[in-house]
Order: sequence, then structure tokens, then C-alpha cells
Amino acid sequence: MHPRFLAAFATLPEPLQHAIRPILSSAEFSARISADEAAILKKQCGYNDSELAFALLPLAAACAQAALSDFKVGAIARGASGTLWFGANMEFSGTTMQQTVHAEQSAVTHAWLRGERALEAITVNYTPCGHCRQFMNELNSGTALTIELPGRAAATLGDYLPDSFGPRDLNITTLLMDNVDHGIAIRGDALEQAALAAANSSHAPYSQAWSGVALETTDGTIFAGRYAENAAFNPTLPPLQGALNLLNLAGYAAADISRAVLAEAPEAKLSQQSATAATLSALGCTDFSAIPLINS
Ligand SMILES: O=c1ccn([C@H]2C[C@H](O)[C@@H](CO)O2)c(=O)[nH]1
Ligand SMILES: [Zn+2]
Repeated sequence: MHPRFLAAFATLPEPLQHAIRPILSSAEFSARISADEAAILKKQCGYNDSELAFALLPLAAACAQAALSDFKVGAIARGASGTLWFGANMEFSGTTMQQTVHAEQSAVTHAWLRGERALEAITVNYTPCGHCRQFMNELNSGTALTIELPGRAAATLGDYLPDSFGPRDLNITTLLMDNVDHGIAIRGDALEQAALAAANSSHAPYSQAWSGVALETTDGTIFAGRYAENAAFNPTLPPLQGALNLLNLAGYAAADISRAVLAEAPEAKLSQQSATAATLSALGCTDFSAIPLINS
């Protein structure tokens, strides 16, 4: 079991400890519980979906990187596939607060980047901030997304975000997690291909400035993040944050990054180049290059 889970694991109810130990102990565990595993955990512990998600929250929060606040937020997103996707907040010393990833953004993009097509529910250990409510309003599940918080009845995003502003106010019909293909040619080495593929399925309906970032670790593992724009612009998640989120959830640290590639169009209206370089440099990664997008 990854050392970051030890303290949280010790707080879990005994039947859950017993049932989840083999899953957490697998070398491949990367902060998700498959639908089959969830069914076994529910059966062994007598939980329903909601109870299981609440019971898993301490493990999700244990993935937080909160060097500034020491405030660990955990989220569990349940996908249409039945998979439970962990999320945790990430803070980056030496950069700006704008680089922060919230736990809800972490769980949502974890699911999206790993191929989930829609979300049914999200369970969080604290009430979602306004920025997260707005971020989730970009999803293709819309205001129907179930939100579960400790000590409160289950409610919907619509309940937590009345009079919402969203993609439809800007006449956008392609929503976050919808399947998209921007027709970008995939070429280059494995890391460049991963960055281009991420850009090809990025969500940038407001700027068309599609982008993706791929990170390679010293053991050769690749993590790719897609740019995820928001109708209100500021809650947008940069592609580097998506990749760093996957890297963290899989149990790697920023110090494990050996090389980074950004894929974007040089003539686009927006650029991730300087922000990506600045954050990577603060994380100690200097092998950073960019590859231009070409239509296939
Ligand atoms: O909805 C919220 C509110 C805050 N945080 C994180 C962001 C930051 O890392 C820390 C303090 O705000 O908590 C979340 O993850 N989700
Ligand atoms: Zn938030």
C-alpha cells in the first residue's frame, strides 16, 4: 500500500479495511475503484453507493498535496460506468494560487482523462466552493449531477448552483466529457503523440485553442492532461494541471517528471506555453518542449 494511505486506512471501519486491503495493496492501484470492485466492497460491507463513497473519502483526501493550506479535500466521482474516481486538491509552492487544482476538479478530470463518458454523482468531504460548482456546470451531466456532502441530504448541482451561468449562455452545445475529435494529426515520439492526442480531445469551445500536456516519469510512464475550458473562463483547468493530477493520483511526485511536452497551435488565440513553463520550472522540470498542432 502506498504510504500516503496508511493513516487514512487505519481510520476506516474494520469490514472496509478487510475488503479494500487487497485493492490498495496492488502495485497498479491508481486511485480508482472499478465497478466490479465497488460491487464487492458494497456486498462485503453492506453499503449502498452513497455509503461506499462517503467511506472512501478519507483515502481520496489522503492523496491531497496541500503544502500551502494543509487543508486536505477529497472527492469521489461516480461515473456512468460505475467506476469510482478519486480526486484530491493540489497546491503548487513557488507558482501562483491560480495553479491550484480543487478536489472536485481533480475527480472530474480524473474520470474524463481515463475515458469516462459521463458522471452520475460526486461525494466531497467539504461543501464545494463557487469555483467548483461553476467548473462542474460545464459537464454533460448538467445540473442533474448528484452532489453528496457529509450531514446533508443528497442534492443536485442545480440545487447548489441556482440561476446558473453556463455553456448554453454562450451558445455552446459540446459539453465537458462529450466525445470530441478535433482532427489533429498524431505524430512524433510517444510523449509527443500523447500530448497531441490530449489536445485532440481537449474541451476548448470558447477559444478553439486546443491543447494538451504529456509528462514522462523517470520510469517511462506517461501522463497526459487535456485543456478544459469553462463558460466563465477563470475556472478553466490548464492541460498541465490535468497531467499533474493523473501523476499525483497514480502515486508519483513532481520530482519523478523527466520530460514534458505541450501540444498547441502557435497561431491560436490563447497559449499555455509560458504558464506551463513557469509551473514546470517551479516543480524542478526543465526538459520542456512544445509541438505544434497540424490537422490530419
Ligand atoms: O471546493 C473546494 C474548496 C477548496 N478546495 C481546496 C483548494 C485549496 O487547495 C484548499 C484551500 O482552499 O482547499 C477544494 O479542493 N475544493
Ligand atoms: Zn472548489
